[in-house]
Amino acid sequence: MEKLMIRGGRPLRGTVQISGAKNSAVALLPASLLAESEVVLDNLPHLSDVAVYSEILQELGGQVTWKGDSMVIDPSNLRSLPMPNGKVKMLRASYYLMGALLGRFGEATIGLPGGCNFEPRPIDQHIKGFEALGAVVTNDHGSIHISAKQLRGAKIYLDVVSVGATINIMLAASRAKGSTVIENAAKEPEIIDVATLLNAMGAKIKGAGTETIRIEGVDSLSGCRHSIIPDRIQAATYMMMAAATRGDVLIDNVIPKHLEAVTAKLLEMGVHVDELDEAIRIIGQPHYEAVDVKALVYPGFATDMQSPMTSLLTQASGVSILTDHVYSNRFKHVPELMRMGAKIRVETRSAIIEGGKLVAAKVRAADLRAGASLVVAGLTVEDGVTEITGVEYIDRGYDHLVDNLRRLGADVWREH
Ligand SMILES: CC(=O)N[C@H]1[C@@H](OP(=O)(O)OP(=O)(O)OC[C@H]2O[C@@H](n3ccc(=O)[nH]c3=O)[C@H](O)[C@@H]2O)O[C@H](CO)[C@@H](O)[C@@H]1O
Ligand SMILES: C=C(OP(=O)(O)O)C(=O)O
Repeated sequence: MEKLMIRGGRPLRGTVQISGAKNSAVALLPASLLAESEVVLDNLPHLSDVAVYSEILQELGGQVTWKGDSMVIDPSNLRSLPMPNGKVKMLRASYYLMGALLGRFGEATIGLPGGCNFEPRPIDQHIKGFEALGAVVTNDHGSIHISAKQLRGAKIYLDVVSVGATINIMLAASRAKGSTVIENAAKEPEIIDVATLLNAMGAKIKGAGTETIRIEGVDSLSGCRHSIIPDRIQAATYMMMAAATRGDVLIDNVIPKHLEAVTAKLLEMGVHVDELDEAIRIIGQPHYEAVDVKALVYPGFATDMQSPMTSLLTQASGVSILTDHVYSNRFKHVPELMRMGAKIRVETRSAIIEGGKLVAAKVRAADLRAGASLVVAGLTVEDGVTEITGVEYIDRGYDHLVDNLRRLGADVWREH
C-alpha cells in the first residue's frame, strides 16, 4: 500500500506549472475515435485515468503513441467491440465511449462507468439524448447496448445541467443526419474544448459554452492537432495550498477566467490574488475571514474544488458554510479532516466549518478530491507527519504532485 507523507508547516514558495485538464483529456481521447485519420493531442496530463483510457483505445484497435506530453492516436483500424467489463469500470468518463462509438459505428456496448464513487452518478440524460437521436438503448445486467441504423438530429432539452450528457450528445450528434439542438446544456470550459477538437476534425458545432448548442451532423470526421486546456481544478488546488500555507506561489499556465469563482472566494477571505495573463499569483496572509461557498454548475464554484476548499476554510477565523448543489453528499473528506482536528459538521448538503489548527493524523483519501483536501490540510500542520493512504485516487487527477510540492519547498514524500 502506498502512502503520501507530509511534514507540513512550511509556506509554499515558487512557481508551479499546471498540466492539461484531466476532465478534458478523458473526453478528448474518446472524441478522437470519431476521426478516420490521425489525431494528435498536445498538453496531455500524465495521469492514471489517461493511461487507462489509452489502453481502452488500444483494445478497440486504435494505435496510441506518447511523444512527451503529446499523444498520437491513429483510429483508422478501430472497431466497436463490446466492452461490458474491465477497464471501462475504472473510469467515470468511459461513458464517453457510448457517444463516440455510436457516432462512428452506429453501435456501442459499454459497461456502466466507475470513477470516484462519492454518490450515485446517473446517466439517464445521456440515454435520453441518444434515444432522441434515434438510438435504441437497452441495459443488459449493467452493460448498456446502444444502436442506431441512422442517427437523426433532434432537439434535446436536458432536465439537469450535465457536463457528461452534454459532451456525450455532442459526440453522437456530430455524425447524425441533420441538426441537433441541445437546450439547457452545461457550459464548462471542458465542453468548449471538446467542441473545439470536434470542429477541427470537421464537425459543425456552434454555441459550446452557452446553454444552447447547435450541431449540424457531417458524413465523416478526420484527424487534426489539438492542445488541451489547462486543468482549472488542479490550478485551484494549488491556489488553496498556497493560501493555506501562507505561501507565495505563481500558478503558471492557467486561464484565469476559468478560475474566477475560486479567485473571488479567496479575495473575500483576504488572500492576496494577482491575476496575470496566463498565471495567477497567490500571496498568503496571516489572517483569513470565514466565507460561505456554494458549489454550482459553471461559471459557479466547481463541485470538484469544494473538498480542497473545505480544508482551506479550516484556516479562516469564524464559521464558513460550504454547500454543494451539484453532489449533495460529496463530503467523504470531512470525517478524515475531523481526525486531523477539524471542527466540521455536515447537515444535508452543507459542511459547516469552524476555523482552527489541524494536527497530524493517519487519514485515507476516499476519492480524488477528498485526497486533494487531505493534502491541503496536511501542508498546514505544524508538528508531526500526516500519512495519507488511498494515493491511487489522488493519482487520477494530480500529475507530478510530490515533485511539484517539493519544488515549492514542501516536505512531502511517498512510502510503501
Ligand atoms: C456540473 C458539474 O459541476 N459537473 C462536474 C461533474 O460532472 P459529472 O459528469 O459527474 O456530472 P454532470 O455534470 O454530468 O452532473 C451534474 C448533476 O446532474 C446529475 N445528472 C447527471 C447526468 C444524468 O444523466 N443525470 C443526472 O441526474 C448528477 O447526478 C449531478 O447532480 O464532475 C466532473 C468530474 O468530477 C466535472 O468535470 C464536472 O464539471
Ligand atoms: C470526480 C472526479 O472525476 P471523475 O468524474 O472522473 O470520477 C473529479 O475530477 O473530481
